[in-house]
Amino acid sequence: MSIEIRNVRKTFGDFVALDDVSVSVPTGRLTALLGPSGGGKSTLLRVVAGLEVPDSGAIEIEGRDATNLPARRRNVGFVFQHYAAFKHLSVARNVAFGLEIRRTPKAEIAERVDELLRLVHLESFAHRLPSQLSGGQRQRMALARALAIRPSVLLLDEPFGALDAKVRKELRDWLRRLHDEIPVTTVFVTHDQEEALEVADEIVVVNEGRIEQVGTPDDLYDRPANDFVMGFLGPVTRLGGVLVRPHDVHVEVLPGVPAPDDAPPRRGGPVTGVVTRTTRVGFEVRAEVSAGDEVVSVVVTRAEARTLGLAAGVAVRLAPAQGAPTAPAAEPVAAAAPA
Ligand SMILES: Nc1ncnc2c1ncn2[C@@H]1O[C@H](COP(=O)(O)OP(=O)(O)OP(=O)(O)O)[C@@H](O)[C@H]1O
Repeated sequence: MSIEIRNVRKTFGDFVALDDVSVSVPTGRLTALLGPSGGGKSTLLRVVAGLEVPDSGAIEIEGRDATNLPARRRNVGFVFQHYAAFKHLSVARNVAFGLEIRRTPKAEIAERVDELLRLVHLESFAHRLPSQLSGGQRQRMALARALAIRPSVLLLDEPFGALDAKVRKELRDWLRRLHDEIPVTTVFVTHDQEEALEVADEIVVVNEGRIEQVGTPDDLYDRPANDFVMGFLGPVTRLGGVLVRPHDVHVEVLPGVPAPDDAPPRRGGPVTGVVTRTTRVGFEVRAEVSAGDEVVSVVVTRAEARTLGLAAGVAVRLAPAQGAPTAPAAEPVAAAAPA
C-alpha cells in the first residue's frame, strides 16, 4: 500500500473533522475521496500532505512513517481547486519551479519541463504567462508542476471544481488517460459522484468525518454498504420501507385498481399503487406511484412505458428488480413497524 492512514483524528476546536479514520490507498491507482461538502475530504488530504497536523493517528507514505515529516519532505505533489501560480513567471518556469529549488542541473530541468508540457498538451504555451491560459489549461499546468518533482503520491483537491461542466468533463477524461500513461499513486477529492464513478479505480466515501465505504466503483454501486452510500451515488426511492434505485423497480400493470390492502406491506415490497404522474425526459419515462403512505419513483425506457401502457390512473404492482441493490430506509414504514 502506498499510503496508510491509521486512526487519524483531527479536531478544530470542538468540531471533529476526522473521527478515527483508517484507510489504505493502493500503489499506482487513482483513488477518489468522495462525499458531501464539509464531510472531511480536504482535511484528510491535507493531513496526508502534511499541511494539517492530526491530533492523533499515523500517516505512512511508501512504507515510511510520515506523521511528523514536514510537507516538503513527504515527496507529494499537490494541486488545489484554485491553483496559485507565480503570475510573473512563464508557464515553463512555473513547471520548473520545484526542480529549480532542488538545484536540479539546468539541462535536466529543460528536458523535464519539455516532457511535462508535452504530457499535459501545453508545449506551445511554454512562454505564456499563467494569466494568458484558460482555467482548464491552468489546471493542466498545475498538474505538470506537481509532477515535475516525480512525487511518490499526487494529491488533487477538487482540481476541476472551479471549471464549467464541459471543460470539467474533458479534463476528467484527460486525467484518466494521463494516469494510464504515468500511473503515479493519485488521490483526488470530489463531491461529484459521477466524476468518482467515471475516473477512479477505487472510491473512499467520506461523510461526517468517517469512512462509510471503500471499494471499486462497481462495489459501491452494486453493493452499497448502507443507505447513505446508496443515496449518495444517485437517485433512490423508497419502496416497502427500503431504498432502491428508480430504474431498478420492476413494474407490473394490474387489470383494475386493487382494493385497499389492510395487511402491512412486506419489507422490500411488492407494493401496489396507482400511477399519479408520468414525465418523459429524453429516452426515459419517469412515473410517480402512490402506494399507501409511500410515493415511489420509477424510471423505465420509453419502449417499456409504451409496452406497459404506463400512464396516470393505471394500477401497478412494484418490487425491486431481481438482484437489484437495496438498503434499509432511514425510518421503517409505519404499517410494518413492530407493535
Ligand atoms: N482550519 C479550519 N478551522 C476550522 N474548521 C475547519 C478548518 N478546516 C476545515 N474545517 C471544518 O472541518 C469540516 C471538514 O472540512 P473539509 O474541508 O475537510 O470538508 P470537505 O469534505 O473537503 O468539504 P468541501 O468539499 O466543502 O471542501 C468542515 O465543517 C470545515 O468547516
